Amino acid sequence: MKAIAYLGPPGTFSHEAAVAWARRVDRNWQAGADTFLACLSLPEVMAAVQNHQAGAGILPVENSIEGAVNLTLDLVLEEEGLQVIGEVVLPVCHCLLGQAEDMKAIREVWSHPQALAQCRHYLATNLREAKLKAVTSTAEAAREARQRPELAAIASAFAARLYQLPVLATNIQDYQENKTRFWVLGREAPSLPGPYKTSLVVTALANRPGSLYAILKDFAEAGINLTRIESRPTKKELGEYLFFIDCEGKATAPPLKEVLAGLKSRTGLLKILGSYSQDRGETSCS
Ligand SMILES: O=C(O)C(=O)C[C@]1(C(=O)O)C=C[C@@H](O)C=C1
Repeated sequence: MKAIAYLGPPGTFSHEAAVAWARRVDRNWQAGADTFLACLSLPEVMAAVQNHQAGAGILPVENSIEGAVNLTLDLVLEEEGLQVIGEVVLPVCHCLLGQAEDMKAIREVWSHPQALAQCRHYLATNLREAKLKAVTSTAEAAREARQRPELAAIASAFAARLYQLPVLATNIQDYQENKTRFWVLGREAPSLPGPYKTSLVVTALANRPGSLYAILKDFAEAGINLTRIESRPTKKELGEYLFFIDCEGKATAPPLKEVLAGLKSRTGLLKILGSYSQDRGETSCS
């Protein structure tokens, strides 16, 4: 298997998603020295796949508490050669990791901005005095907490084991069933069992009444279930939007195939990001 690129260092939730993806593609998968490629940022994850350093890249796309990961949407929109070839839905069970003797000794809490946001209520209630610092990933925060006892990290139990850090509290996310959905970017989707999903981006032809409705109506009339719709600004003009749509079905198979063919004349932009096997995300934090 070619390397899977993810937001590093080792021990991030993205790393866990990469492991889950490797297992899904190959049931007998065993980790090798070069199975994974830890990257410093999401653009670097994309670049690693673009320049063939990695065969697939893991990008967080949405979280059940915080919603869309805009950077991923923007990166995937601009991408020409790669497709969304899979998805991984991961339970995100946050822990407070650190070497402090008690909570009062914690001066700073470091984590990825998404993780800090997912634990906002816990932090306001239990660590009101601590300074919060956003860093590039949860595992980066854990690595730092290993060096500095006055600092705690919000990261996973996996990171606690990897960096040999005491777990001061578990499941500190504000909503227990916290999940993040990741897209897997690559060149060709592996043959995995259905049901399938398709991700696409559309713009309406004109900013007038009913133009978005005209697009959505085709899906409804063909009995196609939309699993998500998200708007992003076009960045060209205030009030102009792109719509990221996820729906059930494969772009190359009816009824979605016909709907997409019909949409060509009714949309400004129509970009198919990929069709891939659905992950039902059945595991949870509890
Ligand atoms: O920092 C990590 O552990 C990541 O993998 C990044 C990330 C994210 O970007 O949303 C992934 C899952 C969680 O939602 C928190 C952080």
